[in-house]
Amino acid sequence: MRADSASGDQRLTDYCVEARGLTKYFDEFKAVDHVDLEVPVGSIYGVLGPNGAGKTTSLRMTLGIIDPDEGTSRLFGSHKPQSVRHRIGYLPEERGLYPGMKAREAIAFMGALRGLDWGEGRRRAATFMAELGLERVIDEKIRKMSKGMAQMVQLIGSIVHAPDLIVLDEPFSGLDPVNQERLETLVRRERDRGATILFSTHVMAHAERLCDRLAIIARSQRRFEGTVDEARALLPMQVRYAPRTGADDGVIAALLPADAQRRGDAWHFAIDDAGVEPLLARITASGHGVAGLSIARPGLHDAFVHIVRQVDAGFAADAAEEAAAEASA
Ligand SMILES: Nc1ncnc2c1ncn2[C@@H]1O[C@H](COP(=O)(O)OP(=O)(O)OP(=O)(O)O)[C@@H](O)[C@H]1O
Repeated sequence: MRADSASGDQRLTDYCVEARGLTKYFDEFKAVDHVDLEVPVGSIYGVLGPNGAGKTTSLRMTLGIIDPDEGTSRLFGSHKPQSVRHRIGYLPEERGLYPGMKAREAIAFMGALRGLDWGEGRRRAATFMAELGLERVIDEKIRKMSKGMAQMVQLIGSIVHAPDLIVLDEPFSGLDPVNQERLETLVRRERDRGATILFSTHVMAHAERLCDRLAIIARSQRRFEGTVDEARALLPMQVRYAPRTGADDGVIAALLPADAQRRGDAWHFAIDDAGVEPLLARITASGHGVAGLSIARPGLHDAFVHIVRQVDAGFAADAAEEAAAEASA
């Protein structure tokens, strides 16, 4: 539990971020529709969603950068984001640093904007850059850096004042795999220091490895909230079966569930309610044997695609119904 000491709005909370019913219109378009975000203190929390789902707009409303048309947001228990500004580090979707500054100065400058002493900012810049293996570019001007490198510098600048809440909008996009891994390490290290991290992404692999909890937003609404395992449990276990004999496809297909698909030398299908034992009995009796067999829970990628497709299918059905109603009117 922690209290918000920075505002008059004192309240104990287990959540660093508590946003309820956030709604935003851009003209007639409802970009965010009653989205809740509750981020537990000390957690790594992912906001996932396809392009245009409403992630950035939700994060901006959460931080008080734009006002919601409906809904409320509390940070550290406070309704006044400005009063807790120094406790927050934010990497916006739009990247940008002064091109004439060197990395060290750019980081110290961003820290100074959040109240960090200039000399301390320079010292911390050197420590962060060295820890991330980026020390060779610390005195390089931003304009001479690659986009990905400048993004790493901006990221360090946004957390150099050791904020309690770190909000990163699509932090992995534009980074090469080595820098992506550095960023994952940095996120874990900041969490271990005691910070809470909220980030948006559509790269499932990072979310799967990092997140304690996540929300999936699709078509302006929150469609899922829970842990990675809870998201994965939305889908049945998947079987990969490779027969030992080169039997005719039709013969093998007859042994397997109707939706089994052959890819390469193996068949892929979901386990139904009866479990895998009846299937193994059928395969054994058929004499086709087992050259390969694995049973695994689908990953977050599959769960994400499943949720988003369901939402899209619902929209397509509604649109078809409306079109039919109009045609018959
Ligand atoms: N200032 C704006 N004016 C008009 N429409 C906007 C504005 N900002 C966002 N939108 C629209 O609102 C919707 C949600 O945008 P948002 O940037 O929040 O999505 P996102 O999930 O972050 O997408 P992406 O992953 O592509 O960055 C989109 O359809 C977008 O075009």
